[in-house]
Parts: sequence; structure tokens; C-alpha cells
Amino acid sequence: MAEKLHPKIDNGLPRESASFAGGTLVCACTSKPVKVKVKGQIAHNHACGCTKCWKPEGAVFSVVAVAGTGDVTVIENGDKLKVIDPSALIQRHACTQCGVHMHGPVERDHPFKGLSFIHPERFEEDGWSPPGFTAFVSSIIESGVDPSRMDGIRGRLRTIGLEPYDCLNPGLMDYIATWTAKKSGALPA
Ligand SMILES: N[C@@H](CCC(=O)N[C@@H](CSCO)C(=O)NCC(=O)O)C(=O)O
Ligand SMILES: [Zn+2]
Ligand SMILES: [Zn+2]
Repeated sequence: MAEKLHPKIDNGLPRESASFAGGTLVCACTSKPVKVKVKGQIAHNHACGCTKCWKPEGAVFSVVAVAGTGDVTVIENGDKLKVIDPSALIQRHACTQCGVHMHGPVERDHPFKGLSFIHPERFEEDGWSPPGFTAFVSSIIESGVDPSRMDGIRGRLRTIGLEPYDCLNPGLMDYIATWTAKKSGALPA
């Protein structure tokens, strides 16, 4: 049987709509859910195997993307949010009741500064840009996945079209390295 990885990728990837202009992320609480408005289409959507990103029950990977922090606004029940690890690069604001991570701005001096990480499956609306690759695949072992399953999982990800990487994809890794080289002076600013 094919490996079950995430409900939004197991049965075909979601479809992007050219008319998607943003939407509202809603947490899993049945009463007083946290709502976060996101303006515009999301970017760099990917599946992530790291231990830090929020995953729905039973999923091996998360699905996580970025939006400009200025385009992300908490509109309802923000008092339920708490930053789960203030020392982390991504300031993941989680609902203290249901546990869903609602937004995760990067505020530190970093190439991702000004971006906020969000989980598009929590959008009420369809049409958001689907994941395009898988990041931090080896990290799923840190959550308890048996290493003997890795060949099968990487194979399944390739079949779905979500090329597996053990860090981010080459485009983002090059972007980070370029930023770092400009900062150190190894490349002209
Ligand atoms: N092996 C670790 C990896 C954690 C990690 O570095 N996660 C990445 C990707 S998150 C979305 O792409 C990251 O950038 N983290 C920064 C942060 O979490 O603040 C593990 O699995 O825990
Ligand atoms: Zn909640
Ligand atoms: Zn992650």
C-alpha cells in the first residue's frame, strides 16, 4: 500500500486558481476559532518533514508556505495564540486550545526576514498554490518514522511530484547562501 503522507497530498495535489487573492486561515477549534487573514497568493509552498512544523493528526509531513508578514493579520480570537518557541527563527504562533500553528513570522536578521510561515490547508478557500517540493525529509526519522520506510517514502514523494530534499530545495538554499555570502563580503553586496 502507498505510504500515507498528508491528507492534502495523498490523493492528488490541490489545484491553484489564478483568481485566488488570499483568504482566511481558521484553526481547528469548534468554538471561538482563531482566524488569520492572508492577502494575496502564497509562495514557496512545500511539504516539510521537520519536527517543528504543525502537522494534522496522523500526517508524516506538514504542508507549509510563506506570505509577506505585512499581508498576514490576526482577525479573530488572537488572544488564544502563543509563540511555542521564542528562541526559534520562525515565531510559530499556535492556538493554545487546538494546537494548530496559525502564523510564524521571521523577525530576526535572516534571508527570510519579513516572511511569515503559514499552513495553507487551514484556508477556508481553495485555489492556493500547491506544494512544489518536500523539505527536511530525513527529519521525519526524528519524529519516530522507521528508517526502513525512507526509500518508500522518497519514492512516493517523487511519484506525487514533490521532489524530496533533506534541507530546502536548491533555489531556496542558493538564496540563503547568496544572502550569507553578501553579508560576509564573499560576494559583492
Ligand atoms: N531536523 C530538524 C530540522 C528543523 C528545521 O531546521 N526546520 C526548518 C524548516 S521549517 C519549514 O520549512 C527551519 O527552517 N526551521 C527554522 C525554525 O524552526 O525556526 C527538526 O526536524 O527539528
Ligand atoms: Zn484553535
Ligand atoms: Zn518544517
